[in-house]
Amino acid sequence: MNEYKAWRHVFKLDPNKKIDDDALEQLCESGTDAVIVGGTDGVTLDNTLQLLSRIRQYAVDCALEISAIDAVTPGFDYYFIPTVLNADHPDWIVGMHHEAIKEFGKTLNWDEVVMEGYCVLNPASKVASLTGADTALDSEDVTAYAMMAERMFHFPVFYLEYSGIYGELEMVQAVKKTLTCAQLFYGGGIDSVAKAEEMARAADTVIVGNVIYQDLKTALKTVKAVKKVMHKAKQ
Ligand SMILES: CC(C)=CCC/C(C)=C/CC/C(C)=C/CC/C(C)=C/CC/C(C)=C/CC/C(C)=C/CC/C(C)=C/COP(=O)(O)OP(=O)(O)O
Ligand SMILES: O=P(O)(O)OC[C@@H](O)CO
Ligand SMILES: [Mg+2]
Repeated sequence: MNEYKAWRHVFKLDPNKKIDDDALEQLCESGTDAVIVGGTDGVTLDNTLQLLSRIRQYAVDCALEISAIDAVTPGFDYYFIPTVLNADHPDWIVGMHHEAIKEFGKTLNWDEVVMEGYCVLNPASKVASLTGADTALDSEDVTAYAMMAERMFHFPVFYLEYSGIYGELEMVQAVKKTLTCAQLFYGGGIDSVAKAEEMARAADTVIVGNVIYQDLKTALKTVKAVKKVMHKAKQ
């Protein structure tokens, strides 16, 4: 059940955004390793269920990245749970998680749950505004969060979240060097084959989001671009 450890390319679909059937079919059958359903605003049980039922027509792995507890529903292969390590309020680190565990803890299938240590780095992103993330971080700050996620909290995933902008390659490379076993998810501004290839050399898993809604053809090209890059899997 740990197939996510082999994911190199992932599409992230926002339940709060429209996507037509033809585009969804092309994405799900593109050869991507998985589709993650997730967004910051306007994520409801209804639009999450709608999107899940449409994706389930295809064989691709499908995970929910939880950002609203009332939009959690059975039927996903995994439940990715972000904890925003550089948030300015404990709600985004443990607070909402605590409430959710009180509600779901006894029925939760922990084998389906994957904790993500998030570091949000685009100050203009919705997630940075929502969580009050301190994005004025240098490499030392960010690599310390990576070490914290892996060594202190034993999170299986560390997520460098540039959501909406293309990140600093050197930062991603520094984080990759810091991690010894946690999987490095990179997401943010992948809107060309060149960027997809470049980040595929630096991160374990490349997450492609918004370009889906602006330039589907290019989004689809990122699959081959990422997967053709040789990658040293973790031991
Ligand atoms: C019934 C059933 C199967 C139950 C399963 C049990 C289960 C898994 C229960 C959950 C337990 C639990 C601990 C839940 C966590 C609760 C929770 C809500 C925690 C807070 C999560 C958090 C820190 C969210 C903030 C991070 C966030 C918003 C990430 C979104 C990712 C992102 C940036 C998406 C990009 O989209 P968007 O920002 O919308 O971009 P656009 O501007 O382009 O739209
Ligand atoms: O939308 P983009 O900028 O591709 O970012 C992807 C993902 O990291 C968003 O959570
Ligand atoms: Mg959104």
